[in-house]
Amino acid sequence: MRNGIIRGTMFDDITVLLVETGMGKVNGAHGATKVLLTAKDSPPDMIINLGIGGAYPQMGLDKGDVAISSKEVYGDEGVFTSEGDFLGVEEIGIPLCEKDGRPYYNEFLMDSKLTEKALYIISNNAPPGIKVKRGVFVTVSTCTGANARAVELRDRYNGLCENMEGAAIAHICAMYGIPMIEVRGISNIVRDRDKKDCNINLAAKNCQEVVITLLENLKP
Ligand SMILES: O=C(O)c1cccc(C(=O)CC[C@H]2O[C@@H](n3cnc4c(=O)[nH]cnc43)[C@H](O)[C@@H]2O)c1
Repeated sequence: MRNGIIRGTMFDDITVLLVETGMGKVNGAHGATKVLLTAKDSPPDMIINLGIGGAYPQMGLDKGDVAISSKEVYGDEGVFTSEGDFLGVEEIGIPLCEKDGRPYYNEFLMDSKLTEKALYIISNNAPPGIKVKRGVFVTVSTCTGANARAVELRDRYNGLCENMEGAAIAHICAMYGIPMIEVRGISNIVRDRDKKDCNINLAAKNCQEVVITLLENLKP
């Protein structure tokens, strides 16, 4: 390991830079930036963000299932008013970043062709019994530990699951024009907090397994 990055070759001919980012948006963005700095002479074909996440209730995912992002949303970047309304940064009128004249606010779309391919590969190779769904990922600073807030975020964004890094990594990818895929194993259902009701090992294991299959099958 050099500079917190493992460089390796998989399936004979794919060069992989593996970064363990740590938790949260700053660590996520720092991890993506480290990849870009390490690979500065030859930008990566893509960044794959993998990890665990909490599935919003009644979205069809259980612990151990796998979610693929169609879009990343910063779920709590904005203003909370005295009337109890949340206003995203577009309503404030200040983009989070701009690329080629295009402003980005709370949302970062994934490359649809790449995620379509990822969905196809992962769905067709996932271990038996594991459901695979694509949908909107919500990035939060505070893990949601209350039913009412889970339903609020799910309904505001049509969210499939939440995490704490994805939008920040998508933000860096958008700024540098790097395609991104995000895959997460579901460790918990987002609801009233119950620490015992979380299976991090299963979620991480399943996510790792499907991402290895993805790498193997993404080869040109
Ligand atoms: O203490 C708790 O109740 C609790 C509940 C869920 C997750 C945590 C974590 O500290 C894990 C944060 C870590 O994992 C991702 N993650 C997993 N589940 C969720 C979630 O429900 N909401 C947000 N993030 C989640 C996240 O990306 C972090 O890397 C603690």
